[in-house]
Amino acid sequence: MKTFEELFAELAEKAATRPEGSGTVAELDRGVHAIGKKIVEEAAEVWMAAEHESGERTAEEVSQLLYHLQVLLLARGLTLDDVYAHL
Ligand SMILES: N=c1c2ncn([C@@H]3O[C@H](COP(=O)(O)OP(=O)(O)OP(=O)(O)O)[C@@H](O)[C@H]3O)c2ncn1[C@@H]1O[C@H](COP(=O)(O)O)[C@@H](O)[C@H]1O
Repeated sequence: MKTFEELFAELAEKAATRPEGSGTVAELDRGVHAIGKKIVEEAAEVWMAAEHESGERTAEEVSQLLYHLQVLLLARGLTLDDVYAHL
């Protein structure tokens, strides 16, 4: 288990060090357009899970959406504080 902030720190480290086999590095290399499409896909999966599946499945899909949102922030050179400034 990890927190939202811990995941972002982990992904930022992956982006900086580019370890072999990292899905995050591969996704960053695909670029903002591809990451954006993934976010839309994951958002739809969140919606479908919330409407038709269990709470656990919904939470799992939300976690995946949050992951891809964090990857998009990194692709744009943004930090969590940039987002928190608007909350
Ligand atoms: N939390 C996640 C996470 N959530 C979702 N995903 C990826 O996002 C995709 C979503 O899964 P789906 O089953 O919906 O997608 P899919 O259509 O079956 O898969 P694709 O064909 O799209 O790859 C998968 O490719 C997952 O690998 C994640 N990939 C990585 N993490 C965490 O990110 C950290 C760094 O990971 P690496 O960069 O791979 O080392 C680790 O702590 C991981 O646990």
